[in-house]
Amino acid sequence: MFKSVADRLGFPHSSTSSSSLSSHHSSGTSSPASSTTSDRTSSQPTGHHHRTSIFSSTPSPRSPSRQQQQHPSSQHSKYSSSVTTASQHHPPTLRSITPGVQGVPRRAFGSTTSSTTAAGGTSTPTPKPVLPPLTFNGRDSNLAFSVASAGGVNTDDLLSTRQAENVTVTVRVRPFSVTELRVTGGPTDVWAVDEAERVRYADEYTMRDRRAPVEYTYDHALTGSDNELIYNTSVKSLVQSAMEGYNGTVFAYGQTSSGKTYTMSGTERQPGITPRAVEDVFKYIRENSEREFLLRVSYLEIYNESIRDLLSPEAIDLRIHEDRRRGVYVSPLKEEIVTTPSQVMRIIQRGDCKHYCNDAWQKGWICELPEVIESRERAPTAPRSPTGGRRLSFGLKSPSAVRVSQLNLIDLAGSEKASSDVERRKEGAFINKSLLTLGTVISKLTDDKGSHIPYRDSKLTRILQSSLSGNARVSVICTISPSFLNVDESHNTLKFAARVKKVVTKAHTNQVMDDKALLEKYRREISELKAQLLLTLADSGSGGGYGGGGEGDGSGPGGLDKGKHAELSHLLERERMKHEEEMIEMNLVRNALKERIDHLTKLILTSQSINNKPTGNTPSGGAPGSSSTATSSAAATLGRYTVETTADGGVMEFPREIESRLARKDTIVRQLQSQLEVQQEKVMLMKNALQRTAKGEIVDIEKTLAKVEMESEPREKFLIEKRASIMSTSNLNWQDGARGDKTLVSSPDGTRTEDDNASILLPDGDRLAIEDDDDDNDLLDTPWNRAELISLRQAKRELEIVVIEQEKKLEEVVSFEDSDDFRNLVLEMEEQREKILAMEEEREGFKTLITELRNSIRRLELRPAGTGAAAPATSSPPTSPSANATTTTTSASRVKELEALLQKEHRQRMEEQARSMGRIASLEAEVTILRAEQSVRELE
Ligand SMILES: Nc1ncnc2c1ncn2[C@@H]1O[C@H](COP(=O)(O)OP(=O)(O)OP(=O)(O)O)[C@@H](O)[C@H]1O
Repeated sequence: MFKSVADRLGFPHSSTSSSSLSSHHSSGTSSPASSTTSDRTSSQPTGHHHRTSIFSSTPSPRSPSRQQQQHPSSQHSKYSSSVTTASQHHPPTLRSITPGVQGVPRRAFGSTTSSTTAAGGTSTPTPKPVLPPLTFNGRDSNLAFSVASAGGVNTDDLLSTRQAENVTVTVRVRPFSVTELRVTGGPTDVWAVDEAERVRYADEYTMRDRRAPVEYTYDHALTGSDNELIYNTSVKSLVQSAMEGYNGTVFAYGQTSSGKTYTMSGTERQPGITPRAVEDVFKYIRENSEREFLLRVSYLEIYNESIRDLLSPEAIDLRIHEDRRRGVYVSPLKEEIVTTPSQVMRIIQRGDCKHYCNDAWQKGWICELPEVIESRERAPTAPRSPTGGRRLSFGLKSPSAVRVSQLNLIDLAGSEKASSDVERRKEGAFINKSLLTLGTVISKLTDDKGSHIPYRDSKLTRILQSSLSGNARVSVICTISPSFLNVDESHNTLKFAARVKKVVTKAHTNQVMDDKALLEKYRREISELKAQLLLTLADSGSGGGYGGGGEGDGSGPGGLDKGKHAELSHLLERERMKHEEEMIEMNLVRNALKERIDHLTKLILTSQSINNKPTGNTPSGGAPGSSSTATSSAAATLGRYTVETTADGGVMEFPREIESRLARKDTIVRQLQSQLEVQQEKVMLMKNALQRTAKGEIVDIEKTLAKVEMESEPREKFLIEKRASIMSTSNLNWQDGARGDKTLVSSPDGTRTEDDNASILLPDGDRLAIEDDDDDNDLLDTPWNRAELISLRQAKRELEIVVIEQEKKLEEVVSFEDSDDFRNLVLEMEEQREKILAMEEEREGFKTLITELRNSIRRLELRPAGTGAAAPATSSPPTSPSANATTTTTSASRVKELEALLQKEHRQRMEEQARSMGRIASLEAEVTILRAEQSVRELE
């Protein structure tokens, strides 16, 4: 994360930018073929190529950092003047660590002989066994050339591949902080660093704490606060390679407060890697006149495994995509075309603001600043036309391929374990997930040849996939604290650094021939516009003879009578007016064409155009004729545009004003839609709950509603997805040509324009007028933006229709409650309820009757045959057994008959009752739903 770098840097005010790269850089800035050839011919098995190309005058390869620092060209860097002191130049002799002074590089134990490794151009001994370097993408470690499959054959179309090289690893031990000194009572160094780029436990510490000695060797091991030194040793050549077409990734890894941000962003007095890299990018363009460039910058953060676009307030939880051409990339991600270093710093500042607004207190983020660099060979100067003017040479030269590379500058989250509070623990889980996966991926890349590499297990590793899997030069800066308070975390960082050092990559240039390269797209558009401009010029030239001899005709020989003459003059006048109107129109068209050509041309950077910009970055100032007013208006124009990558890898350009207006509208519609969704969800929930109640279940509606409120997060996610799908596939029935009173007409250039009385057909047959309530029309005047704006408007309108429909439904519900139908329903329900009560009473009566009858039957059956004694109380005459039996049978059959009758009747009653209950339940449910909907609406 780049903490308020721009703030601290005062970037735009810098007066000079010459840094140590400048005087040595020509050897490394030729075409890819030549640069790679220089790699090859450097014949250094140690892989010194990139360093030698930049630091070619460095006398000793052993300690380039120090040499670099001593080089006169580094002395006049705009950053270094106020900071670099004599004490920062490391003497070649041994000295013990100077404790506790920030800003002073410290070196410790003895100088040892250095040996060479296969890794990344360093001259370091390798005390640990180095595994054979892995190769990726099926390539071996030889320098390879291949011809781009697309496009004409010229040297520019050759794809070059760098030699396989290890990730460059730099360990930086920062000075003691005040807190550390206070807590530990003084500066006791744990780590010693030497000129052979080794880091080990300081002798003092090993003796005192009885630690087993450890020792690691890296490409660079640095102490102190000199950010120029670390940039020059670890990153500068990678930035240059990025400009030459190779992807480059730099990331800072280490425990919280170990100095990652200090290293990446720096301070005003010690600008870090990011501002220095930005400065070098523009410097490279200035010094390379044979190529033209287009730069796009985006800024994203990963927080809790979710990717946010720091340049676009709306964009959260971005997706990662992959395709064969672009590799792995995040989309839709806002990219801004930049033409000066200060623009980039302003972008960082904007992103930082957003980042701090969101998560000022949080520590789990990872920030990435990807910069896309497109470049290609400049077309030869167009020949002069016979009249001396410059001939427009569009379409004459077959276009060369555009090289596309990406420079990623990444500030990782603290690598330590999460702390205790709940949010931090949750966050920590993600930090661990991203950083642990990074560790696993690195281990698998180096130890576990051929096994599955779990790039997809975290967002960080997925984003870094292209880089780690081979097609990039990678430089990792591992930062550690000098104090024993952090010794274990520092040791973990050192172990990580040792592992990552074994990763081998083999970057190659990536070339694009189609419109996916913005540079190509713009160049093509410029050619087309110039052709159109020529046509309009030709038209106006040939249109001059419309009535040139008109006056003469009217007063010609033979003479015309007065009436005829007046008529002719009138005709002539009309013709003249018509012609003038046409000329005005044509001028407007021409101006629009020129403005667009101008705009596109300014976006494409060349050494000349960049030197002409009085940004404070060029020592020489502007070229003759480049007025500051013109440049500031150009800057204003440039600032109006942003581009966005789409999921299919295409790029879209938006004027920023339109974009921000649409974003505002979008927010409103989104809020509306989200309210609506909440409401719909509540109603659905109420319906379900009531249906369940009607079935006899016990449902706590309040509780369920509360639950819905709690579960708003997935709903929001759903909304975002829904919105995105609507935005991407706006599928209203918009058609070319007339359709009722709503039309979208295709203009000859293929763009679509909106008819004056456009409207959308609503489902009920009404029409919703589409009028431009925000005066966007002044921004619509460029056909290039019209189509995008219209499709965004459609999406907005579609959402508005949804809102309108829902409102209507609710209104219907409310009016129904006031209607007679509703009251009748309630009355009917009451009647049914009373009926049920009556039937229940009746049923109870029948039940009692049946029970009594059953009892009397039983009594009769139990009475023993012929035993009058069974009924001593009765005074009736004794009856014969047969008579008794007959009586019993008769009454039993009577009872059975009665019983059957009752049962039948009971069944009928039950059926009737069930019907009534069902009806009541449904009526009750209906009423309650209506009431619920009403109350929900009132709540809102
Ligand atoms: N090499 C250095 N020289 C001088 N000061 C340093 C150096 N490294 C870090 N610091 C200081 O130490 C403090 C912590 O550093 P920094 O914020 O860069 O840590 P960090 O690793 O980025 O932490 P976090 O993970 O919290 O972002 C800052 O005040 C910074 O200025």
